[in-house]
Amino acid sequence: MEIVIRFLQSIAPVFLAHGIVGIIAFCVRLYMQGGKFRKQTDETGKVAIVTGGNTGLGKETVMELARRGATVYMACRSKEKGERACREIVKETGNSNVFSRECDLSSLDSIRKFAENFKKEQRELHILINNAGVFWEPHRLTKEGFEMHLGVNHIGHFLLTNLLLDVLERSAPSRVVVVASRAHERGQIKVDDINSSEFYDEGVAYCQSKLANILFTRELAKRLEGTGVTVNALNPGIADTEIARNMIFFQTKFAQTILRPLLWAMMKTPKNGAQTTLYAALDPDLEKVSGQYFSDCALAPVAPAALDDQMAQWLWVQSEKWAKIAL
Ligand SMILES: NC(=O)C1=CN([C@@H]2O[C@H](COP(=O)(O)OP(=O)(O)OC[C@H]3O[C@@H](n4cnc5c(N)ncnc54)[C@H](OP(=O)(O)O)[C@@H]3O)[C@@H](O)[C@H]2O)C=CC1
Ligand SMILES: CC1=C(/C=C/C(C)=C/C=C/C(C)=C/C=O)C(C)(C)CCC1
Repeated sequence: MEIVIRFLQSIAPVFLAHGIVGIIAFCVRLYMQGGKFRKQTDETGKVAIVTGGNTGLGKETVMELARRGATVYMACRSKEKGERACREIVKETGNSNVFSRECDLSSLDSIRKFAENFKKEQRELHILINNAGVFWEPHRLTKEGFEMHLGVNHIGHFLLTNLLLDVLERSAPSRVVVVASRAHERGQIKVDDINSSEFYDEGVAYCQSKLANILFTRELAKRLEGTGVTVNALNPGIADTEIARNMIFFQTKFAQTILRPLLWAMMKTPKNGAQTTLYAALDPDLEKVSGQYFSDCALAPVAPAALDDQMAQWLWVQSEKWAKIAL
């Protein structure tokens, strides 16, 4: 008996230390989960599109829209991945009005085809969520030769949104939601080397594309004044999704077995990462709010570069040319 007591006494401090670390990690994680969109809304009769809806933040967004009764189109680059996620969402929510359609944002033709087919299927669109995104891509070009971050995160969504504006206006009040990032704060629009062909850095290219997301949001909001269509951008916070898949370091054993558990407490779950998107898309108090930026389900300031109206206009005019939008 004495031996048992001595043994327990010797391991007690280890357990205590682990317990304390565990409790601290748990509290940090709870704190890091950020703002939640708690309002109950009924979205029956509403039609939504979510780009990149097959995984990560997009999938959680589709799941919640479906739970609330909306008809949701997932615009996915992979037919197989899209259909698999769609079946899972239909099964989990019991909402059979969730559809997956092919849309590769790195191909202008694919985007045009998606928009054309969508318009054949639906007359209305109340919520467009520009969520899909690439991060830390090696230097690769889209089908039309744009640097991948700029091409997918900005130009692809620019074309998609413009092609759907007539339906959005017809369905007003309606909303466009742009999933941007705090990374925009480090962004710069390289007017003389927009495709980073002279100098390439994965992080710089991503930050440029996220700044473009916010400039696009603010310019579009101006252009849509009085139409009943609003457009807002947001920062989802750091969430544990597939976003870092291209980082070679992320795939190492060290990152997965040591860093990942260590940083676990600092990251949002995908479900919590989707809360600000849902807030921007659904909160009834935001019906007339446009051209803004949210973080943790609240208004947030943008970096000075994102307030440059001249740059926003320049980017818009160039994007029309890049996306081959007939004026
Ligand atoms: N997670 C985070 O910490 C943060 C995320 N964000 C932003 O949130 C958004 C969602 O990212 P997250 O869910 O984390 O990342 P994931 O990598 O988990 O999901 C990204 C989605 O975008 C899709 N996608 C990528 N390229 C294309 C393309 N060419 N055409 C169509 N769809 C495409 C992916 O499709 P597929 O599965 O086929 O590759 C996937 O569905 C992004 O815009 C990202 O920049 C911003 C800040 C932080
Ligand atoms: C690299 C890496 C991780 C993930 C990092 C992520 C998810 C970064 C996303 C950043 C984004 C997208 C910022 C701005 O938009 C883990 C999982 C902690 C494990 C250790 C290595």
